[in-house]
Amino acid sequence: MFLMKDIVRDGDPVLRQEAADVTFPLSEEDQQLAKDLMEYLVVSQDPEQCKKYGLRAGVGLAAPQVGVSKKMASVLVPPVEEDGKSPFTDVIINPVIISESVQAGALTEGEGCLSVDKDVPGFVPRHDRITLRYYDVNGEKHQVRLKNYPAIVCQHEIDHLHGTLFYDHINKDQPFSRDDDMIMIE
Ligand SMILES: CC(C)(C)[C@H](NC(=O)Nc1cc(F)cc(F)c1)C(=O)N(CC(=O)NO)CC1CCCC1
Ligand SMILES: [Zn+2]
Repeated sequence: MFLMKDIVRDGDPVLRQEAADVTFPLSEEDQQLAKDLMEYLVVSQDPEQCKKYGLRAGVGLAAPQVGVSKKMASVLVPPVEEDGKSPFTDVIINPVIISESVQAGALTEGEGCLSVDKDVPGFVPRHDRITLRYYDVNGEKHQVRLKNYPAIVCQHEIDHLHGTLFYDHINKDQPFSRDDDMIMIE
């Protein structure tokens, strides 16, 4: 199981690399990686286990963040209401955003990152809606349309696979600048 000590922090070159495509069928090693990436999110979102293992509760974790430069990331968007359904949960492999809204979206709280220990204030403008194509661990192809928070999480994780960190998108001069039709996501 991954612990905070296994999560690579900003400054490590692996976080600035273009990750490699994953080949199918998955090797034993890649199958285990996918399991471990999702397990971190599940455990970290359980308050008791999160505390027990000293984790930061995570909604997404990309392979480069555990030092593996491969195009794989786990996403576990918590249900909006108690024991509701998660809006999006999967391990996304070789993901490609095949279309995206012109309209921007950003979290009103800004973003953080499991690999970035410092706070970097500011809006992170992303696409409010995306169509995402990816493969799952069984090699099945998926094409999903996401909007708002699930779309933000997936864009954040896919950025990691291309060596981009959230603060790269923050406007240096006016961190809280926004265009008037940007969707602000709570
Ligand atoms: C960096 C951290 C603050 C831990 C962030 N969590 C988060 O924003 N809120 C959160 C966490 C939960 F588990 C449950 C919940 F409902 C809300 C996060 O996991 N990430 C993932 C990451 O760093 N992936 O590389 C950062 C998020 C910022 C926007 C999208 C992902
Ligand atoms: Zn991150």
